[in-house]
Amino acid sequence: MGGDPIQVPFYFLIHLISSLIVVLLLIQIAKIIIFYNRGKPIVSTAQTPPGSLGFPFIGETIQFLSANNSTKGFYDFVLSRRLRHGKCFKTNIFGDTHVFMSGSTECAKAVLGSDFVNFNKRYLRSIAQLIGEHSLLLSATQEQHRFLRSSLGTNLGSTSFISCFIKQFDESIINTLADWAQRDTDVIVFEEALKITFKAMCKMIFSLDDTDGELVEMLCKEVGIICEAMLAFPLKLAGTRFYNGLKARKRMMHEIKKIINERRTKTAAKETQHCYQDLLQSLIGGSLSDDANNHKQVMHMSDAQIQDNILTMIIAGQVTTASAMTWMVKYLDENQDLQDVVRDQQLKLAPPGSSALTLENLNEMSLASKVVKETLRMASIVPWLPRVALKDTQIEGFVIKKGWMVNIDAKSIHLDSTVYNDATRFNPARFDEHHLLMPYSFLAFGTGGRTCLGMNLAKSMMIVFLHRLITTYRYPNFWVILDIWALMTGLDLAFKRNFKRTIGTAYKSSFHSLSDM
Ligand code: HEM
Repeated sequence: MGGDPIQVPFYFLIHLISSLIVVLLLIQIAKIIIFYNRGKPIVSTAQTPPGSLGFPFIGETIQFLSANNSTKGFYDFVLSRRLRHGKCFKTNIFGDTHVFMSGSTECAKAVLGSDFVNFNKRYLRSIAQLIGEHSLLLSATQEQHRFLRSSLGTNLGSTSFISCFIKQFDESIINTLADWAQRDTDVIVFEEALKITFKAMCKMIFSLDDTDGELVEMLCKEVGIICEAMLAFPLKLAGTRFYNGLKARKRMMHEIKKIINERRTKTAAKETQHCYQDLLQSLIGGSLSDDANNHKQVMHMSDAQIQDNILTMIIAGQVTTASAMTWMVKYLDENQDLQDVVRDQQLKLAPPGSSALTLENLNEMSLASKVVKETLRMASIVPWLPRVALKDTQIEGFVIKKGWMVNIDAKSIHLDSTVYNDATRFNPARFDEHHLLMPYSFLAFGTGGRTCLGMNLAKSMMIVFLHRLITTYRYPNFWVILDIWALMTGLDLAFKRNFKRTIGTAYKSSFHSLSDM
């Protein structure tokens, strides 16, 4: 009986250890549950979105880049996954988890209506390096964003600035279109539109004009290289597209700095003959903003901020507007009856030979304005709007983790037949009753505090271009003349091929603009 005195402590010890393990396990499980649900309401049915995160580290980056380099353009990456996984899916690109949300104005509201609270704009790291850390697009805080936006937007929102811009742009378009008729080579609409919009941006920002042709051409080339690099693989190796883009950015920054310095010198010398009414002048002069104590005072952007934001404006405005113009040419080419109706109206409102177009003229051009809006809906130049989740949250029953990128698929909303009747038909009349449109259903320029800063400039450029194009030329006759010329010179239907290629380029380039920065 007295032979097994150690039995009780041994069993006691085993019991104690196993109990401890169970308690520790329970604590760990509780911690995981608490951590997982921190900051969001507990909905037991919530799940992470379906989809594949691809290979470790690279995710589905290769598939994304190859869609971008294919003729279909990179929206095809989204489309094919939407068909496979449904309206909300996740993927991994360039090391970040991305969630795409398609076809839902409710999702758009939940994400875009909550900028700086639950979400913030976020671009791919490589794009951020190319546009610069001071860019408005990358503002980390609402305060920073408000300051940059009000500095950049003071001029763009003023009627006198827009009126002056319209007049200059109109003169430039008249000259360009006259030049088209003299050409003995094909007109490639997208290439022309890129030149037109770049010239307009240079005039609006720095007052550069035809007398500065070489400089404008050089800047245009650098911006082209930077845009090319935006969706390239971010490898900083000599010779790669990304590396070339960074080099181009450096040269571009140098040139902008030179222009700023020259302007400061002229302004300091009070050279009265140089009375600039451009964006640069207003940035140098500073803008009235609220300080930390909510007192109005003139605040100045630093030179680094001015440089990065000038580059931002050019990148955000050039390719987008040029793509939209090209799509508009295509849609009107495919809708000849409508083209005739628009032409008749435009001829009545401002016949050829009448004085330069004004803001008042443009405000009367209601059909042209609807053509512009319908073009933007159908083409969805910026197909999705990227944001980053600032905290764990849930949208439409899906868990979104802090740090994930959430992309609102604007294109899918624009082409959703439950949002727009007969959504794939080009029908400007659908905007006759635009007040009947659902909220968050028209996202061509984004919405809320992040709405496109150049929206009015872009719309003005498109209306002026449309007006001058269709009151100067009748196409397809215009195109047919070129076709006949091409036939006569034995080049077969070279123009038609070029025209198709142009639209293809526009389609792809539209994705290079802001969409996935
Ligand atoms: C048809 C032409 C254009 C289209 C379709 C377009 C589209 C857009 C869209 C969708 C956004 C919002 C992106 C988001 O919320 O994630 C945006 C923002 C912006 N756009 Fe445009 N844009 C056009 C022309 C322009 C022009 C001409 C300029 C400059 C003169 C410009 C400057 C900007 C800037 C600076 C922002 C950032 C605003 C902010 O973050 O506060 N855009 N644009």
